[in-house]
Amino acid sequence: MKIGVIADDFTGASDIALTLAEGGMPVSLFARMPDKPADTDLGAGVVALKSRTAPVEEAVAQSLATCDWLLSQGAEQIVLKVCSTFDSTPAGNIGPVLDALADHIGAETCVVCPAFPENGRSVYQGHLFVGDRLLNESGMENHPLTPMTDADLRRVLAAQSTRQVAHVRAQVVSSGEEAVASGLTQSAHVIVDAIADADLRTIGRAARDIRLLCGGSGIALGLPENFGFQPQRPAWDSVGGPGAVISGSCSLATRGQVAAYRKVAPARKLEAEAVVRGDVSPTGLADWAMAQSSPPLIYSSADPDEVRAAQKTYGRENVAEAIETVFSNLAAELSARGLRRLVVAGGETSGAVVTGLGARELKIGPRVAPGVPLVRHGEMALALKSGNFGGEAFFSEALQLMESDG
Ligand SMILES: Nc1ncnc2c1ncn2[C@@H]1O[C@H](COP(=O)(O)OP(=O)(O)O)[C@@H](O)[C@H]1O
Ligand SMILES: O=C(O)[C@@H](O)C(=O)COP(=O)(O)O
Repeated sequence: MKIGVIADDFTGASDIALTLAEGGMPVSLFARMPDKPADTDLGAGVVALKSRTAPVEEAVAQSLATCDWLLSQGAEQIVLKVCSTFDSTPAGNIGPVLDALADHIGAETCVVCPAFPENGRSVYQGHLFVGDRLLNESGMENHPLTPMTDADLRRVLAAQSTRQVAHVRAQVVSSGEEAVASGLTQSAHVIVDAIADADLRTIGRAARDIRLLCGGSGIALGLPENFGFQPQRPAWDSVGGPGAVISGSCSLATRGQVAAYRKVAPARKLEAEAVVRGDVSPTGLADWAMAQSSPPLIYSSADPDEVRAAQKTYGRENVAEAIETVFSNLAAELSARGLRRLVVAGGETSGAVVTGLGARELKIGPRVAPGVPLVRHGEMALALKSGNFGGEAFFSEALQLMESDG
């Protein structure tokens, strides 16, 4: 293995695994820390953690253990995959995890760039933009767990880190890889501007000898080439058979996808109240789903008022846990009944579903949308979608692509 990735959530892991696979690297996505050696022909190994909002000490411990395993498999470069909106709080977890990784592997310089231009995330003058809005005016300032109220990444990271934070400007990046490389000689976490994929490729080339990087999936765009890999479309063998869609994301994009899919397929909505009370049976839901003549949708996605009301009555954690448990058990029931195609919306929801399926190692297929690949778990095809990603017809597109030959 040449590149080892520690991803702080599940959909984020599949996002960067897609970038590396499209860069021509054989990639495996590990749903948990493997307890055995990886295939020797692997170019990159991506380990999905659930550390984005975990207590700091837990996030650091999990990340260091993962780093050790990746190094033991031969990884020459370690990437900490975080959200392209830099989701974190003043307590962490990006800064503390990055500091600990840098100390652990003796990395003086760490490149930090969450830009993902294809999905509208760019870094300019050290500030993170979502489309034409600064991060703190993009809606992320209202995120329930990691509200992002400052777009200046230098300040955000400095508040979380004990290391020096430096900056390489867009003007330097556009001068080319040698100019960038000369900015990467300081002992610091270095925020690097990037507004286009070409910038990320320049940064990737400049970071050839840097052992620790941190970013969204865009940070990996230029890395496979350093190891002699050439871009290619990931292979896919068609998967037909029964399908379903599970959606636990309440993001605006997902709610649009739910509304569009409801018009063309059978759908059942799970009310948070019924789930918390234990009135929803995964077995009954699985029986209903398998009896449909086209892939049905089962969702808890709701608008912010509905979510707030349920959280107020039952507590945020209780509602989330109850819904995730139902989806996890539902996935297991569907798999036992021979489901072959499954689309999941939401990062936490995807983590719960993959746990329910007992998946350990997933192979990466072609993209359904920027940041979302098809993935293969045994005989089953999956698409694990970050809440914010994908167009309105994403669910239908994913199910169709699964049946094609890639
Ligand atoms: N109707 C609802 N009310 C309250 N919480 C919900 C509801 N539906 C889903 N949730 C919870 O909201 C969270 C959504 O997070 P996630 O799946 O990561 O989506 P996203 O990728 O959009 O952040 C999950 O923990 C899920 O269980
Ligand atoms: O980098 C990104 O934006 C995604 O890969 C990601 O991490 C999204 O997280 P969720 O929206 O919580 O799925």
